[in-house]
Amino acid sequence: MNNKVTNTRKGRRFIMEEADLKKKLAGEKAVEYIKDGMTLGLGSGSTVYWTLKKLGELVKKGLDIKGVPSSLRTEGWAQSFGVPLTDFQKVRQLDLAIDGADEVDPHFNLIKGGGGSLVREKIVNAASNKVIIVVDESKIVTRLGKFALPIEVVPFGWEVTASYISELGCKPILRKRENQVFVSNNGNYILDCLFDKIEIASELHLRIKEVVGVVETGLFIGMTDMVIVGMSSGVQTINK
Ligand SMILES: O=C(CO)[C@H](O)[C@H](O)COP(=O)(O)O
Repeated sequence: MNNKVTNTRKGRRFIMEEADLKKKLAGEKAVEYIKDGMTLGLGSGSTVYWTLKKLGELVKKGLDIKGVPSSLRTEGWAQSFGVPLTDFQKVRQLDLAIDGADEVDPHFNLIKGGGGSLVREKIVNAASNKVIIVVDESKIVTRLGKFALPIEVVPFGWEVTASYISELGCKPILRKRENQVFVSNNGNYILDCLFDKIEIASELHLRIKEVVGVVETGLFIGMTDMVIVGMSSGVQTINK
């Protein structure tokens, strides 16, 4: 794979880095699993961006699908690419969700929430018959936990919530962007928690969920059916 290629976005030429190329490979590959008539879960992040873009091209050629977006950003991208949207007032069950991840372990357990959309992503993925995760190869790990685990908490008393979470073996950092506290699409805060070690992800998830003030954790356990990995050498599809 070339290290850098030029591409156009919004009419401007820009250099695409190798990491972006890998994301593009994985994101675009996922549309091969979309069939006419499907209701989709539309995940979040820069890898899913490529899925949405490709999906928009197929919709223009006549593919009949609808998608439930998992973030306001995804909603905006989908609209700009002409991907028809729906919501959980109209549908309860989704055929297929395509989403990104921050880490993927050998058991297909994930850390998600780097973009702060973990709650909506988890609701969307849980409502889907099948979940495909699209990542570049840097996201594949032997053990979860190098990436600080995002935990969404209600703003009221977040300091107390953080101190309970710290007792589980981490130092929670309140997420900020440009010196402002980051607020999720649900109006909540995110604590980024680097654990000394994540031994059993499912147990840690349950222990964190017991803490009052916690809305959801970025641990996605047993939800993924397929992982599509963009690599220097091409794209690899791994089935569970
Ligand atoms: O969980 C997410 C957002 O909450 C994203 O899916 C995750 O952060 C991966 O993003 P990217 O594809 O940009 O690396």
